[in-house]
Amino acid sequence: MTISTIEPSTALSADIAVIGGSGLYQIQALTNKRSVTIQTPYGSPSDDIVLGELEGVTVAFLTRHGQGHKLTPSEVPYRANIYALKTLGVRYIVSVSAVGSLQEPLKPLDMVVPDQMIDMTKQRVSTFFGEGAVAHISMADPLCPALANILTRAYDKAEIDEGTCHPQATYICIEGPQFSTRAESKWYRQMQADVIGMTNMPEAKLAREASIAYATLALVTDFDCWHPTEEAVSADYAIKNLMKNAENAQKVIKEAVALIAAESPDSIAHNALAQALVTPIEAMDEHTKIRLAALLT
Ligand SMILES: CSC[C@H]1O[C@H](OP(=O)(O)O)[C@H](O)[C@@H]1O
Ligand SMILES: Nc1ncnc2[nH]cnc12
Repeated sequence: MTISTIEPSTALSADIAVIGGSGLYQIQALTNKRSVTIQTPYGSPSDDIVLGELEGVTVAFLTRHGQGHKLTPSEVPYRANIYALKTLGVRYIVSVSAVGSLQEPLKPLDMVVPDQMIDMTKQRVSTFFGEGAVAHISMADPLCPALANILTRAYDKAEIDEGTCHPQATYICIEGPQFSTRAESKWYRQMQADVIGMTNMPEAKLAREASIAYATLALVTDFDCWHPTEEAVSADYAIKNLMKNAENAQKVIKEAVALIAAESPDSIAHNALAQALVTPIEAMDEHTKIRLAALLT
């Protein structure tokens, strides 16, 4: 771990992390920032992790696509990202993501806190396990209900005057980087998906394997391409709407961090691995134990 100090450094651990997606490359209100370079057994994370204080609470911030948005959704090193956050002691991850809406009532500039996910990704490694250690984690409730509840309450506290917040929605994750065809978009609607994105899987699976509570604040940017009258999504269109909402998202994050710190909620994720590990630790070889060390402690 290398630490490059931006301002005088204090804590080098954090209970709470924010993963910033498209359009959220920093948290403006973060003070006393210090940047940490972490290597993991799964390679380097998307970027250095910035630790700082938000309303007096230490927060770890990681840009999912790296500074300059250089990593496609398929290229994001999901395992390294989650592992690196785990080594910092993170117990809660707030994921911020741009999404397309697959349902009329979910409009651009609304926010959504999903409670379900469908994984349609095709070429991502979605587990820390294998090669000498087996775990079958429960993904019945892929997003932490306690953390999702905090995000919804944080939205209310942030008193945002445009758009609305929709708790409970199904997020479908496609491989990308291309947006969907109209036929796919209509099919996802038939599957009862509500919002569509390209990144929250396998991120949510890996967070669960790492026993970290994970929930998503999804920012609706477009109507994908199923809508009879709205124009089909383009990156340009999605990012323009995202920029309009980035400031509001930061207000919600600030309230959420304060609530998490005050309540420190128990999560179904926190003991997830204990119930899922099939291979006894004593049966693992030394290399496997070292590779998984941060997850097994
Ligand atoms: C620029 S729109 C498409 C892009 O935005 C979303 O990324 P993220 O979840 O990191 O905000 C979506 O999944 C695509 O990667
Ligand atoms: N329509 C869409 N499809 C996939 N990812 C998205 N991110 C934002 N809008 C999206």
